[in-house]
Amino acid sequence: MSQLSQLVSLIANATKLVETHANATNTDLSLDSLEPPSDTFYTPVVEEAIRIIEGACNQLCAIVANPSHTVVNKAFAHFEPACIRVVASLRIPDLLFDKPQGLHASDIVKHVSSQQGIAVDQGKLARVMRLLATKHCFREVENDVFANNRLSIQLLSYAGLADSALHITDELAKAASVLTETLTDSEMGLSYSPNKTPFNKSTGYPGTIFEYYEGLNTETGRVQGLRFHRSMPGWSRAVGATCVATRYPWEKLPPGSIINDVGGGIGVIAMQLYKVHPHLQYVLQDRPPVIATAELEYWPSHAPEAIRDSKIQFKAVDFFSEPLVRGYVYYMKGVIHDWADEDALKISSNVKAVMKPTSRILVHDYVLQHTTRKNVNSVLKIAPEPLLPNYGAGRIKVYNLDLNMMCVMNSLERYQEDFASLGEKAGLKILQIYECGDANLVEYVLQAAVPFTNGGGV
Ligand SMILES: C[S@@+](CC[C@H](N)C(=O)[O-])C[C@H]1O[C@@H](n2cnc3c(N)ncnc32)[C@H](O)[C@@H]1O
Repeated sequence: MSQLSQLVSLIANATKLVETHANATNTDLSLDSLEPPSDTFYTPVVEEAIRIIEGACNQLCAIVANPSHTVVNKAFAHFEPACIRVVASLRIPDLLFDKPQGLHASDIVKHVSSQQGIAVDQGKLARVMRLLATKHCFREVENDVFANNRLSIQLLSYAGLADSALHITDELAKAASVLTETLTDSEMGLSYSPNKTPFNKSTGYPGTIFEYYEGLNTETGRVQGLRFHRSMPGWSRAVGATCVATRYPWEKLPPGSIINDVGGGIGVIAMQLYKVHPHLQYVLQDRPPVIATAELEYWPSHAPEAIRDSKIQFKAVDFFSEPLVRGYVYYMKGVIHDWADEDALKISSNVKAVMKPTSRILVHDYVLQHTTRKNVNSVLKIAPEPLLPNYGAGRIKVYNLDLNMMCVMNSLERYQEDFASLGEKAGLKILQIYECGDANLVEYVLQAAVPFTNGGGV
């Protein structure tokens, strides 16, 4: 079979699987559907099929299309995020929320003007929305009349993804736009310091992005920081992180075991875990201003009973230098990938310092896969041939995140061998790696630890 036919056959088989699952679960997969599938629709088998479809469709197009056409389209890719930022900033999906028949661009700009006091040109806005409609986000019902669809409703402000989209298309995109200048900068290019990054070059801010988000120096930083923390629930859903509540055997942990969500932000995942596994005790540790927001705003409004029943303890910490609250599981989502090796090792060693022989560290990050089939040393599934072994476009988010970490913190996503070597330096060994959507849970124990049992919780 030619490579083209092999790709078509992979697409056909994987699509059949998704279609059968959609029929069995009464799920509407049409582009016009305003009912997003429930999180439970995306089982590991369905996730794998979707990875194959996305990877194979992209590879097929790269093979058949005129290469100069494909490269020009790739070089123009910045317009999609620019347009997403326009519609999310102007809250257009919210304006279209109760208008399934759509709104003419002239009416959209009138609403923007009356509700937000911003004058926007109707013709320019229609062109922005048409680019997005052409990429299947919004539906153009008639010329210049736009309605929400399956993708654009993700950008509703209350759906939580609008904040993530703005965070990505604003400060992150601006940082990415000076990647070349930073890589070739004589001082910054060779540095792995968290404050010598494209983010620092684009903003002129001298500290790390986390210090910037505390807003002590700039009001913009404070506003963007609030948006970043607000974006976490939507972001966690988008990357399938919420499946952590079911993909790790939390139910086997002894009642009262302490789960310390280290660098847990306002506690989005800790809250999710608490709701599914109330037999456990939770601790949230982060920088002081973040813990204050969690303790005084987020938890009282979203899970007041957890505070009333003393199920959650809030404790500010600097995870580089201060002792952590002792726990059975130290859960770190999106923390280790924020830091280059030297700092990641300091955090891991600081956690290790309070671990007991029965404790675990769960690093919830993204395990990268190589694009070659040589010397593959990973427990992760390898994509079927002729796909790239890392699924190509099917797992592109992970490689986008790797570059994102480079741009904002001079840090990185890691391969399995990197996680192993980081653990070894800290006196830890990998016990298991779990899949959790696009992300992975790397479970570490002390090098001399006992196997996983039901006893010994803290
Ligand atoms: C990418 S966020 C992840 C938040 C959370 N785990 C989640 O996934 O929703 C990284 C977190 O590390 C926290 N952090 C950064 N430096 C820290 C430090 N020195 N001590 C404690 N927390 C820190 C940040 O405030 C931020 O909440």
